[in-house]
Amino acid sequence: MRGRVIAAHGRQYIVEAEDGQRLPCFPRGKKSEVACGDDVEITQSSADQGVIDTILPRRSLLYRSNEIRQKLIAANVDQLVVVVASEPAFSDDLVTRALIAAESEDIEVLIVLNKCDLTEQMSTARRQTAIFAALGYRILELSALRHAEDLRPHLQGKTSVLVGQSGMGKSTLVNALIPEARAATREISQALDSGKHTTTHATLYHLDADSHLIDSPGLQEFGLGHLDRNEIEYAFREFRPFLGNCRFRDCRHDREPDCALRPAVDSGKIEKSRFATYRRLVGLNTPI
Ligand SMILES: Nc1nc2c(ncn2[C@@H]2O[C@H](COP(=O)(O)OP(=O)(O)OP(=O)(O)O)[C@@H](O)[C@H]2O)c(=O)[nH]1
Ligand SMILES: [Zn+2]
Repeated sequence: MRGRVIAAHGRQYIVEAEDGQRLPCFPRGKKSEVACGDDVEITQSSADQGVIDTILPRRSLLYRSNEIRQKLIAANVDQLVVVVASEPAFSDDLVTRALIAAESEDIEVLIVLNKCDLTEQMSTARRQTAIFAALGYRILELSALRHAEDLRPHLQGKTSVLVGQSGMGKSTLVNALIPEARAATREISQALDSGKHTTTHATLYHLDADSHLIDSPGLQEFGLGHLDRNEIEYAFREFRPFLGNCRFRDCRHDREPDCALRPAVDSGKIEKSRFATYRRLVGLNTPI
């Protein structure tokens, strides 16, 4: 049978078959490399359980990693929606990391600045999002409490994955756009027998026949250990015009002579906070 993974929690998955039937499934073998959003072939092993035999080719895979292991966030997504808010303060570093992960998989990006009803806190948040807007990333300001619907047209015809730090309003947004989300999450938790807090797994919701939204667990860290230095450099879109112009081909843009990137940082063409994230990502731990 063919189906799509609509919920992932550890090594347990729920697969929705083409006829709409949903079945809890385990992957064959020990290593679990299945992600929410994957198209899979399954074999039904009992009335209420199946085995995932094959993962069909993916058009994209979003993941994060540290030195020890990698966590698959979602597969076959077209768009990454990063939710930030006017309050509590959000981390530019985390946003940049999520954008780097998306760039490296050619996934479109939309940044949602939520809680725009908290007008007093908006100016600081806007200063932060302006950096990303200047790089060409789309920013959508909204209030999940008052007009979450503003997001819907941006999700049309795509599979999107929502990520965000805790407290940014991701759940509020999902619950407003998908009224049955709470019930679905409960049902999935029961089926997966997780008994844990309901947002620890990634879940795919259908908005319409060709628009889908994957809600992923809160992001407190976003390691990119799976990317090498060249991939990381390239994923910083504003670095691209300068790459290849340093004296040394393997320039790390640290203290090498005739580096093409450093003057761009010094003159403000490259934002310092972005360059700082780049340095952390490639393991340069000294101050700029
Ligand atoms: N003023 C205002 N508050 C909001 C808005 N959206 C969400 N909140 C509040 O922000 C708090 C956090 O919202 P959640 O939706 O639980 O945040 P979350 O990002 O899902 O956080 P986790 O569940 O920790 O991952 C709640 O108290 C919400 O009511 C908004 O548009 N305006
Ligand atoms: Zn350089």
